Amino acid sequence: MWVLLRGAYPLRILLPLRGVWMGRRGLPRSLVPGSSRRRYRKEALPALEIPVLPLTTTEIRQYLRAHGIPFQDGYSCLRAPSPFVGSSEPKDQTSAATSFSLFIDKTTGRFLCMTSLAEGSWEDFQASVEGRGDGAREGALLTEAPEAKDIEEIRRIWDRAIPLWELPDPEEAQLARMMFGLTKVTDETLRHFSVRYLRPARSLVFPWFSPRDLGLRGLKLLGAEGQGDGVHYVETTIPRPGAYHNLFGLPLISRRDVEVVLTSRELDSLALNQSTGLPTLALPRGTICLPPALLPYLEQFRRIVFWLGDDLRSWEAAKLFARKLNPKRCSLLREEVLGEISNVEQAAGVPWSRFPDLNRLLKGHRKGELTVFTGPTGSGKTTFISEYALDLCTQGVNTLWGSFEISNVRLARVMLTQFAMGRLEEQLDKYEEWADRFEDLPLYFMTFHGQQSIRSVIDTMQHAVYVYDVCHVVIDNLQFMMGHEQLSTDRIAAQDYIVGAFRKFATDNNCHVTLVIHPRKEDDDKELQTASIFGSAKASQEADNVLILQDRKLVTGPGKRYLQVSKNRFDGDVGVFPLEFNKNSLTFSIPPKSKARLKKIKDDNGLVVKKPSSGKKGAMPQNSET
Ligand SMILES: Nc1ncnc2c1ncn2[C@@H]1O[C@H](COP(=O)(O)OP(=O)(O)OP(=O)(O)O)[C@@H](O)[C@H]1O
Repeated sequence: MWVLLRGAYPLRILLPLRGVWMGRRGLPRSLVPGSSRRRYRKEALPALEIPVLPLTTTEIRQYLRAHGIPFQDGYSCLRAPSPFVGSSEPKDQTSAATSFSLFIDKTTGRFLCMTSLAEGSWEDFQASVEGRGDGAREGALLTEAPEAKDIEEIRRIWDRAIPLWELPDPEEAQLARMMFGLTKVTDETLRHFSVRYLRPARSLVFPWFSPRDLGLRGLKLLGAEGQGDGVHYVETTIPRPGAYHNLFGLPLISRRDVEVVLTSRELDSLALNQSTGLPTLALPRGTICLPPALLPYLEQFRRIVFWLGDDLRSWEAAKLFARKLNPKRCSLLREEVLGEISNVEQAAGVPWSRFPDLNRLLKGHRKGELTVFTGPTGSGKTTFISEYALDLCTQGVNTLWGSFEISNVRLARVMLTQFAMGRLEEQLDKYEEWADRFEDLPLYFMTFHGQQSIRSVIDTMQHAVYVYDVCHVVIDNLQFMMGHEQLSTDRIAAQDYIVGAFRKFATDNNCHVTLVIHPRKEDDDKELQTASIFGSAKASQEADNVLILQDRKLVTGPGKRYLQVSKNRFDGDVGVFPLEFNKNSLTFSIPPKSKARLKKIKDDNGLVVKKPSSGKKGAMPQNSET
């Protein structure tokens, strides 16, 4: 189900975008080659426009008390008797566990009835308590059932999959076990977790059973491909990743279990359960996210042990998840994780795949930092920052966009073109495939457009961090939060306040914020510098990184831009490199085969200018910013 609160919404909601695109070209969807009509929950769209005020746990408690609803305080949720249990539902009045079956998320107020699986927003709950909910509304509250075509597909795959030990050829079985690292996992464990193997796809199949009636709700297929000495795993889920909320292993958890090991992979869950005997659950999308919809299922545990991996990203994910689960009951199984964090390469952050020069200077994209990005009007700031953020997003950096200047539909169209590296209008046969892949990106958009208050933007960001584990927010651009102050002193004070708020947000939430700020008016023939950023020096002081899109076309002719890193708090490397704009794909990234043309300018007390490392084509003399 799409969760649409406080102005942030997932990409799938932009699906009418497809309609817009095709509509503009006058092509009805049914004419698009290879397209099968999809069902969209368009009715969800109007709800986006309703701003929902941020909620506190105190307010939820007060409301419940005021309406005489008893409740128990849990780790992430409040528990109350469910008004959504119909007469046909099994009720066990003697047990608080079943009679208090409504779980209300303490942060968002969103609820889940564990008996009927009804779920909805805090407003839906209030409407129901106050008798404002009609029958149809309550029907809509029920967890969305899988789409018919998904049900068919799930059934078809599950029926064709067989237990590993039933493979007719022992060699094939042995190879499969080796590929998936299952040589020590017993048939008994595989049976216990109902794991099967799909021969034609050479994939393991992990089932998702409904906690309500143990009906099959979905599947995850795990394929393995040999890659050099290692193995590369490919995951496919039905339904799509955004709706795949399976805590693998849940049916095996007993009500009396008070401890659980949370793993990022199903395979780890099998091995750990077999070797330790402890209850284990695997997260549906590994370290990418912990959807709050799963929190109620974890309330019963007094101790939650993370086994997510021993790299920095897993450690950071564990920290983020522990915030939601209540850190008091969370622990890490492996202490050596801490040792790994000193590993310089990892601490450097997520590298861009399309901008090797940016990696050489910034060493990657790190959580909790503030990046300020500027460039002349119309120079392509939005287009560049779109690709820069998309690059990270394709690598699992959950991203929230605040695009106040251009509409989300327009922005998404630019992004889809950049993602596919070409205009899809010209290759309609590929359109469906790219659009499908694009929809699965962990990409979210604020619904705001035009002037916004900083408070509502920060609230939305906070919410997105909690609900979608967002770790990169792009704000394009800051001028849209500065109100209508006429006096320049007021504008500067307003900007300083806003920059301070974003800085604090980035630090407090360990979330990277990229802030686009216009430059002040300067002579056209002058290059921009850090000091050219609009407002006081506060923006560049607070920023960890300052990036400038230089659009001087003096040296290499039309279309050429340069990206200058003029501040780099992480290790001080600053410099400049050319960007090549490709009008067809709307990308700035350097084609993979061309040489690096980075010009590093090291700020070593005196402004020591290093020689460009290779292929100087297009390199420009630069002054280092101090
Ligand atoms: N290097 C380039 N060469 C030619 N056209 C470009 C280049 N970069 C971007 N464009 C095009 O210029 C237009 C404006 O780009 P964009 O909106 O990204 O600029 P911007 O700097 O964000 O603008 P603003 O200052 O108004 O916010 C777009 O149509 C984009 O496709």
